[in-house]
Amino acid sequence: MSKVLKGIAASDGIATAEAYMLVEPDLSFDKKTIENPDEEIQRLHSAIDASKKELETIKEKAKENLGEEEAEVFEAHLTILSDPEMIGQIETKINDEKVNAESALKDVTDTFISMFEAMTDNAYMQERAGDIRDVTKRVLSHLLGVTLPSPALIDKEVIIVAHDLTPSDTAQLDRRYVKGFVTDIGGRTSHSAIMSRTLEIPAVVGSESATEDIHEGDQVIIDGIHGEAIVKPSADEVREYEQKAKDFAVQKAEWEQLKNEKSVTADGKEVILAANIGTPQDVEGANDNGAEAVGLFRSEFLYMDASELPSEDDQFEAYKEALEGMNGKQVVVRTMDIGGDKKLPYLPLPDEQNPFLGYRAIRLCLDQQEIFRTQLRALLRASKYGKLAIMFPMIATVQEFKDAKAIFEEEKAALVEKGVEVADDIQVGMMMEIPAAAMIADKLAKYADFFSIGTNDLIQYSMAADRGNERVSYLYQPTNPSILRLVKNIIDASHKEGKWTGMCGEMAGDQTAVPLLLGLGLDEYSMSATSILKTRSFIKKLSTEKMKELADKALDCETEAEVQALVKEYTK
Ligand SMILES: C=C(OP(=O)(O)O)C(=O)O
Ligand SMILES: [Mg+2]
Repeated sequence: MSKVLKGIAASDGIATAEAYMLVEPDLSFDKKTIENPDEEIQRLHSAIDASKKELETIKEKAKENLGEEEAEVFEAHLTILSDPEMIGQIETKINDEKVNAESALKDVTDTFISMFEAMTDNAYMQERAGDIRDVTKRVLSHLLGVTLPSPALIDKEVIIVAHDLTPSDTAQLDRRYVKGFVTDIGGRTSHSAIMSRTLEIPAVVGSESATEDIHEGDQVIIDGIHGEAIVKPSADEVREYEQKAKDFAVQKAEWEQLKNEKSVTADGKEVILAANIGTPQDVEGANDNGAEAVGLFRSEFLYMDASELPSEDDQFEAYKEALEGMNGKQVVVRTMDIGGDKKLPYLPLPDEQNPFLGYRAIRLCLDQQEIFRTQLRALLRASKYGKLAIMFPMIATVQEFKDAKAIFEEEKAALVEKGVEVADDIQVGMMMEIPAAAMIADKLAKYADFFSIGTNDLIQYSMAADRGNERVSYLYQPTNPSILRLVKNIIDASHKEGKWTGMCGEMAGDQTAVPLLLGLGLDEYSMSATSILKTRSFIKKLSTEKMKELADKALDCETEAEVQALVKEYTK
């Protein structure tokens, strides 16, 4: 009998393959007194040798599939396993204290980890602490006779099953083999879900029990359109989903026809459909999917993909590549939005109880200005290669915007003074993702050239409901009248000042929200590239006048359900 797991549809498409469990096995053990230390040391060395062999293979595979840089981390792990100092200490502990290898290994490595982690001003050492933790797990797995998952070794088509996927896990997945994924936790706007759309991998997140209900090697169908994972499907189900996959391919081919067309409503109103990207390589997907602009370049991915703060030159190259790749179409680069769930191993941040409400994004940039200034210089230098716009994330107050803009102007003036060519039409705008800012949009519109509404955060902060927590996902209501009112306030305020408003949160590509956004007068819709053509096809059928009527009524509704019913009625 098959089992159907329901979750959140995170990335369109249907895929069938065997399950690959990206789940950490149980590595717990008991501390034991042993009789024969030599035997125990022998066990330790066998486990270390097996770990080394495994790491060699993983390193080679990672090099082949993911590139030199991704493989470096495994080299670092091998170096740790050859460290005579650490191994010597483990042996001494076994000999002196007559404890089992597991316990000696863990005690010694824990000491090293605490020592390195205490060096809070040394990012390199902090990163080594993470490496030692990983290596310890590997050796322990061999001592305990269990298998650790190694995603870099995947060399056949699989569906990844995980409790959660961090952005860096997702970045390590090889698209040739990873056909889909399903996770226990996460929401449509968690970063793993966003990455799955960029990579065009069908995905279901927040299924709650995938790691319990699915076992290694089970056949799994991922229906990323409806948010379902079918475990051990029957022959009939396999056939049914093969047909659905075919239908989806036909539908996609139809949308493809619109690739080079403008985005125009049935009554002739033009809007911009743009793509969200994370790296310059994503520009190809944006163009392939008919993007008219890049509405959000999440520049922090450049930082997350590196092992140290990316230099001004490295960033310059990345921005230049994106600008050139878009051939004169606008590219809105958001200055780095580190913090919250986006961490950098080499930039230690304080431990906070509420990182999403903490030291992040523009707050960090205004505090650690050298990081911010470096990025701004790189952007300014790249500006002559295309049509650049810049926006600041997480602006809450007028003062923050003024401060950030002043730093931008200082860096611009300094470069011009030095004779560096800089475009003089760079628009400087801001993300609208904090309710406080949305409420004073009229004030901010006097300073910002444009707004881009970050609904992923705006909704979580307005509803006080974590965007990645499936337990409160019922509160995550993009089309709740409260959110629509904030959106209206922002759009109206910008238009009063002759400015424009875009939206780069996932709501911009949500088919139940688009009719409302059209009615509210949103100018630019920035979404995962794979949603663009579908949205263009949809917009062609809608009339702005009618959508205005819809929006007016929706603003006066009591509940999201009422709004949704109205949308259905108006888009029939
Ligand atoms: C686009 C947004 O930014 P991110 O998802 O990167 O937080 C948002 O908050 O809506
Ligand atoms: Mg955000």
